[in-house]
Amino acid sequence: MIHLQDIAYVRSGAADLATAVGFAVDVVGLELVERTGDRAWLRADERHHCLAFVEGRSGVLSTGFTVSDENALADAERTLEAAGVKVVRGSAAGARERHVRDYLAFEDPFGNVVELVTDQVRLPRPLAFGRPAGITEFGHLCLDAPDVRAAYRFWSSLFNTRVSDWIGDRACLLRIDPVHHKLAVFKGDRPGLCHMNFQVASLDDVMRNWRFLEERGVEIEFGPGRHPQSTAVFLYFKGPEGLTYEYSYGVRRITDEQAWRPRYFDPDEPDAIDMWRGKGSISSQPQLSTGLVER
Ligand SMILES: CC(C)C(=O)/C=C/C(C(=O)O)=C(/O)C(=O)O
Ligand SMILES: [Fe+2]
Repeated sequence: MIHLQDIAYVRSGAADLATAVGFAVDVVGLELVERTGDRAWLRADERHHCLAFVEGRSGVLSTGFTVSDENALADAERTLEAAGVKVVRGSAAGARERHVRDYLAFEDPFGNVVELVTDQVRLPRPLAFGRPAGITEFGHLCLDAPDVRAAYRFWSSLFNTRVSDWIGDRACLLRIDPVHHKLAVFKGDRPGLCHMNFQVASLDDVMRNWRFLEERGVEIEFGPGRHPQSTAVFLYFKGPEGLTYEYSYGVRRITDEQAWRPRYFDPDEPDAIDMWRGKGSISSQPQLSTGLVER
């Protein structure tokens, strides 16, 4: 069993790096940690970065999760290979670029590129946010899969993820710690990143951010609303490069592991996705082919 400790990052291709970085800083409110000619790293909390842009084609390159140490990484490699999953060990240069000590990469059964990393660098200095959006942390990431049940079988048989709730066969919300979900899988035609989430400090932050985005003509995809699963108040909006961001406040924590029973919500019920009965749709950022596995 591979023990995921936490989410680490999203790596995204950027056809227009300057615009992608400008939006992430000036609109989303992230801190620009480092910028080179063709790359940029942004953070929301102590992690060195939670979002990296690499100049090139638009699309998600990979998502990263932390494991505890090199033994856990070696165990993960063995476990994945025994399950027939091709694993590629990261290079020293790749690790430096990711600001981790070591890593490996693999594809989930649908072609989402996932990286497992050890020792993601922490930056203890105070955050210098691009604007006061109220961000407290990188909250969760959501992958697309054409078969959410099969994705659940993959994540729950090889990894320590536990399902917190189902939204029919449309979404599976998975936890790796007391937070209701750090990984979600949504039904989509092809692999990709549905969205990345940032927790904010208050309900007021969600609503202030909503006004801020509206005034600037940013495309709001869904919200403000309230998810009955995590009870979080949410706001999804579209950024450059096809990347959907979510702010949310008030995510449920599951503190009694033994007592929690995953619930099943019917997505066709009017308040199964938004308790305030709003309507919206979240468009995904497609996975870029990395050549990790021939398909
Ligand atoms: C929009 C989807 C279908 C949804 O309802 C997601 C639920 C939650 C939540 O309960 O907080 C998310 O934020 C999520 O999975 O992204
Ligand atoms: Fe979300």
